[in-house]
Amino acid sequence: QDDSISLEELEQLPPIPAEYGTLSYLEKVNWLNERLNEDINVVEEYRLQRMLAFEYDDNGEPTLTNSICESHPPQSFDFYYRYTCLAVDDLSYEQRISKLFELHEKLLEEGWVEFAVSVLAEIGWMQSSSGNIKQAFQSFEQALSLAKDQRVPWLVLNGVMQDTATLYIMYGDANYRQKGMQLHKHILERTKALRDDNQLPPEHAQNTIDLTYFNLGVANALHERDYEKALDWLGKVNLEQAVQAKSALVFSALSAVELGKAELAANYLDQSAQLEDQDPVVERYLACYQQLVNHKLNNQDDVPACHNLHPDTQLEVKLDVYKRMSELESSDLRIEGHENFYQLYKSTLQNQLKQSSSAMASSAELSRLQLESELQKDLLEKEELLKDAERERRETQSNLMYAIIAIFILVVVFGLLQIRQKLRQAKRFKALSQRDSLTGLHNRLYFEGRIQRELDAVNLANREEDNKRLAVYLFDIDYFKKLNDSYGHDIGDEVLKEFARRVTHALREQDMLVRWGGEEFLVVAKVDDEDDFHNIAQRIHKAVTQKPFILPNGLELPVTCTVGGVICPYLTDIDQVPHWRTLVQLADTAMYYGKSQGRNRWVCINEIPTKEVEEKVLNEGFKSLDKHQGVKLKTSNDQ
Ligand SMILES: Nc1nc2c(ncn2[C@@H]2O[C@H](COP(=O)(O)OP(=O)(O)OP(=O)(O)O)[C@@H](O)[C@H]2O)c(=O)[nH]1
Repeated sequence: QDDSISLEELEQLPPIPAEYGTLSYLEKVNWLNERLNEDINVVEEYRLQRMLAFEYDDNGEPTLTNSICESHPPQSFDFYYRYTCLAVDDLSYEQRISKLFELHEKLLEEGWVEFAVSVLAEIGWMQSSSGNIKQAFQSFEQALSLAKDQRVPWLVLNGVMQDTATLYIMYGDANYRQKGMQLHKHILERTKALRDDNQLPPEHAQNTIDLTYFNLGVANALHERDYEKALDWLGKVNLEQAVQAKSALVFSALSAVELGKAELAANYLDQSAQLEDQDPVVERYLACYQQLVNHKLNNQDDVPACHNLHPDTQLEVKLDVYKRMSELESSDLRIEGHENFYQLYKSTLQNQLKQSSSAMASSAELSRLQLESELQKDLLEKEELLKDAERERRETQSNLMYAIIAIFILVVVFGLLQIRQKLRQAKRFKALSQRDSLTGLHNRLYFEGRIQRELDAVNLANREEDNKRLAVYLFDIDYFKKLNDSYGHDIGDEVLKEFARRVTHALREQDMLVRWGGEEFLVVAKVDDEDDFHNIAQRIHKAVTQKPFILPNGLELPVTCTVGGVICPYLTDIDQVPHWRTLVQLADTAMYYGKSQGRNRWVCINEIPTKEVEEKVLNEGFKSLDKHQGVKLKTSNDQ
């Protein structure tokens, strides 16, 4: 301020014509501009410009107001103009507060108490809106005591009391909330009394009364959560006239739904939908509350309007909305509520805690808020943990499924391996079961599994006139019992082993040698002719008898054996191949015949003339046969 113009100079100017007061806004602006275009001095210019600024300001034109404030800055004594210019100036929060304080001091100095109180209340409101609760309490309490001491007019005191009460309720602890509500009730009584005394215009009184009912309703709905009382107070708001009509209906719906009165809540909600609030910030948070009510009433999934409240939304509303969201069932909304609450606490409220906490009301509330916020943080963490746990559970489930699949595959694979193993084992057992453990030769089981195939091959060969024949030999060690008895069973075993080795070497690879049982052995061999047949018998016999057995203990034993053989086919009248049992039996008969003839020899049946003779041989052997009745035998002794 250059203070180039004095108050006196201004006061000496001719008065503004009375009809100016009757003009409309545009007419006033025109009138002022016309005067400004005339040839006028700087004092008059200043007076007209500040009047124009007031008009612009009254009609919500902050940019136009500000441009006048800049071209014609207020003189220091010009408090209203200073106040108006401060309001539209593009200042930081701190700058504005400090300028308002400066103005407040100046007003007090000059004895403008009413105005000083209003400016202090304005400071308090700004401080509270930006979260500087402790300072806001200071400003309001100072304003309140100043207003009471100085007996400022009711209108000013009323404004300060309303704001102070609201602040107590918004940020105070239980005691302060009660104090705030008492203040509201006091305002109510005083306003009614002044109205009844005709000291207040009825319309103004009604506005104040509606505002107070509303404030009491909100105090109970949002802060005390006493929804019965909230419904009572909100129900008194004049819905026809009050500017808070829509808010009152929405908060009534909220209170009703919280009380479980669904029908009443739906009714309030319907009514509120018919109205619109002038303030876009309020309109937006009311939409959020409507959705919160709907969420409870109709299980409406989301509350979209609550996700992005207007940035200028009052702190108390933001806090309340976030708290309500954090109490919803949907975990996403709950987490969002917790997060927003925590962020709000971090960004605005936490600073307050760092300031000194004297006996100010805010300290009690702030510690409550801090506690609440810490609780919320805990909750938030718990929710996160829950979500993590849920995620983990889902992962574990799928892992479990994979594990089950893996185990299933393993079981199947293991099962298959087991089966393979068993098959292999079975094969091994089979192989083992077809071997004689003492000599390592195949046993009778092996023979029985193979012989039919051999016979079939001979059968086929005969049909194709290939002249392939099969010889079967049965032979055993002579006087083996004696050997056992003389040298012991172990020596007997060694003899058997050596016997098996020798016979094996005497035979061809394709011949089948089996231990038939005890000290009896059997050979099946394919032969070309009778000579071949006899040769094999000879080779077996010779392998055993040609030199004595030398046993591991150095014992030398002469061992002999008797071999009986039969060639197949042996019947001259039919080509049919007999059963293997018949062949073995015939070989046995031949061997028995060899034994009876003195042992240590081989006897081969080359031919049997008829079936009958075969029958006889099988039943009675060769002894009873008169010259063998046509049976052709060949023995080693014949050579
Ligand atoms: N050491 C031993 N002896 C066996 C085995 N199997 C059978 N023997 C014996 O072999 C002997 C066979 O005796 P016999 O059937 O009378 O025949 P042998 O004394 O050889 O008389 P011939 O055959 O008529 O010359 C019996 O004493 C059996 O105990 C075996 O695996 N080991």
